[in-house]
Amino acid sequence: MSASSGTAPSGTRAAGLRIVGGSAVRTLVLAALLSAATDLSGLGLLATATWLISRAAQRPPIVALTVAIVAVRALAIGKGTLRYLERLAGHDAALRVLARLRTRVYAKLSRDAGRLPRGDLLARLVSDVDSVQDLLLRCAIPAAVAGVVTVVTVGFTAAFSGPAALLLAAGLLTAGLALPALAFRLADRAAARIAEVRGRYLAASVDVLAGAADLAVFGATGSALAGAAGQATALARLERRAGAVGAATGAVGALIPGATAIGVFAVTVRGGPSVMVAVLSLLALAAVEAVLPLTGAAVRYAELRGAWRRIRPLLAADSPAPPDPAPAPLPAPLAGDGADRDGAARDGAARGGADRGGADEGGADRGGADRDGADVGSRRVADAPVPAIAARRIEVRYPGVAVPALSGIDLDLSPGRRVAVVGPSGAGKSTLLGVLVGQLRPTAGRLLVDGVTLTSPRSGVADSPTEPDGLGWPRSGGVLADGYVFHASVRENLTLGRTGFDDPALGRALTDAGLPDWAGRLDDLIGEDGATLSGGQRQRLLLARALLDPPPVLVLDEPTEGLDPAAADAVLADVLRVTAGHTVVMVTHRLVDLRAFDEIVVLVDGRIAQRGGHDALLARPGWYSTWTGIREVPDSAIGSGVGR
Ligand SMILES: Nc1ncnc2c1ncn2[C@@H]1O[C@H](COP(=O)(O)OP(=O)(O)OP(=O)(O)O)[C@@H](O)[C@H]1O
Repeated sequence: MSASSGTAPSGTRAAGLRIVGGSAVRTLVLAALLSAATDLSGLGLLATATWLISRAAQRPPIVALTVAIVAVRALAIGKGTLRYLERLAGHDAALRVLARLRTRVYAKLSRDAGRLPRGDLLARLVSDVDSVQDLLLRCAIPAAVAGVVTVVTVGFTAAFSGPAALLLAAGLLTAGLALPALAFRLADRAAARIAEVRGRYLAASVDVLAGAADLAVFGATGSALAGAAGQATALARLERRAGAVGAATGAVGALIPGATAIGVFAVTVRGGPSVMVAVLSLLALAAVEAVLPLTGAAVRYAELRGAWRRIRPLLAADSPAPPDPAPAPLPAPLAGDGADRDGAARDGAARGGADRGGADEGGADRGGADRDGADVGSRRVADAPVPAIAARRIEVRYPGVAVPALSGIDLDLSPGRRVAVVGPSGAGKSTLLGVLVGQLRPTAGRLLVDGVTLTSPRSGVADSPTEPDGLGWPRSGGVLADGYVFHASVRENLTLGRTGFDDPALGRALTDAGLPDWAGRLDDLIGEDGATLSGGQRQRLLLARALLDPPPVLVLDEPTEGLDPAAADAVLADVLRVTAGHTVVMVTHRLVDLRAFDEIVVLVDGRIAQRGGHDALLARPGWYSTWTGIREVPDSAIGSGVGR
């Protein structure tokens, strides 16, 4: 097939042969020979049977037909047997290649996994590698067979009639070369688009699934789903168009065998009726039909080229990392901490500094931005009245767990109140936040908003089974434990589809979260689930997302986790300043200086063990006074129940 042979660079071919391996190459060649022998048996059978019938009509002595009769039988049996052997050899070779290829691709991808979105990894490992099987069985073998069929049938026909051979050659070239080339051209552009859109669709789908909780909390589920659905629709449209191209070229191809056979009949019948007129005409029909699958193969090859291109860099042992499928280049790990910042600034400069210049102009501006941020924060509070929240006897039981994760929880969150929730690991802190943002439905108790029982974030809290319902209560939100970072730009990670934020607003949120350097890098791409970020940068980004438009009730689940103590204190101070006027509920393991909070709730084993202000709790013996001042509560504190 012209398309396939003409496009693979020699380096690729060499790499391809290396990965295929010697024994698989031999089996592949055997499969191609068997396939050619099968097709030639079929053609021989047709020619011999045609000759036999035509000759028998002339009533010759039976002995004149004996050889043909035996040949028909042998060819009929041989064709079936050869086809069976060809299938065995072809699939054996393809599966051997797949096994080697998948191992190699897996090894390479595991090294680069952090740089690629999971959907894309999946596409490379599964469908891209699978498509190499098609490349061998549906493209390479039919192309080789078509070459053999062309040479043998044209040579045979030429022995009886030169014009008929020319006509047959024309038919074979049209069906086996011109039409596949046309089909390839038509399909190629669509295939490139399909590969691109499919990659985006898979990445979007994985993001929607993995980031479901964060999307729900920020009310962005609808827009994220709509984005993924849009990609699915675009993909379906492109695939339909590609299917139509395949069908149209296939339909045109179906006319060529008949036209060739009629042409051969017309030129051979001039010399008078003879047995060979029928033989050559039917042979032409069958020979052209034998090369027709090349049109489908060309379309398939166009589809597979994208997959092949993506796998190609993984074939050579010393190949560089696979190219990034995303439109923008992956950034080097983004800066935000200490020494890394210089590198990041240089990186930003290399990318064109207009934006960055503005962001880098100095601390004075940033100070202004901070003040603006605080103003914006207070303005928002004035615009959106902060509700009073009350939790009454809240109980949460996880399905299949006998002991409740929370029980008898009473909490009053009057507007603007700041509550810190502390306690040993597994005490139920995240569960409580889940209830407050409407991620979890309590199994008992009531949640009241401005005195009205919030029957459910959606429809009913009390007495309904505890399960994540995926819908955030629209007036609360924040940083969840294990918040998800999307394989998207910094900007998209901040807005999550929310509109109406200009670059200065995004920059302010980043600055408030301790990432002032990122203000000029809003369009830099972040690896899936923050793969390119340090733990601290990831946490600050999640914080910036929450601070961009803080909801009236802001919940923060260990927002400074992963930051060094000094940075954690600075960020926490910024958070409290920016969210002045908002109700804040924060889970923290850092029991240092929680004086800024109106109330500290100590949870132990799902119950409130202690509550009160920092100084009051410190004065009393109990869990808080035992562990406060220790920057991270150690695991030994789990379930210690001190102070219960
Ligand atoms: N989806 C779940 N299914 C079953 N049990 C769960 C589930 N999530 C949490 N739990 C259990 O509920 C209890 C409270 O968990 P939770 O995550 O709220 O604790 P935590 O105080 O936030 O812990 P940590 O400080 O380690 O984050 C734990 O015993 C935990 O094992």
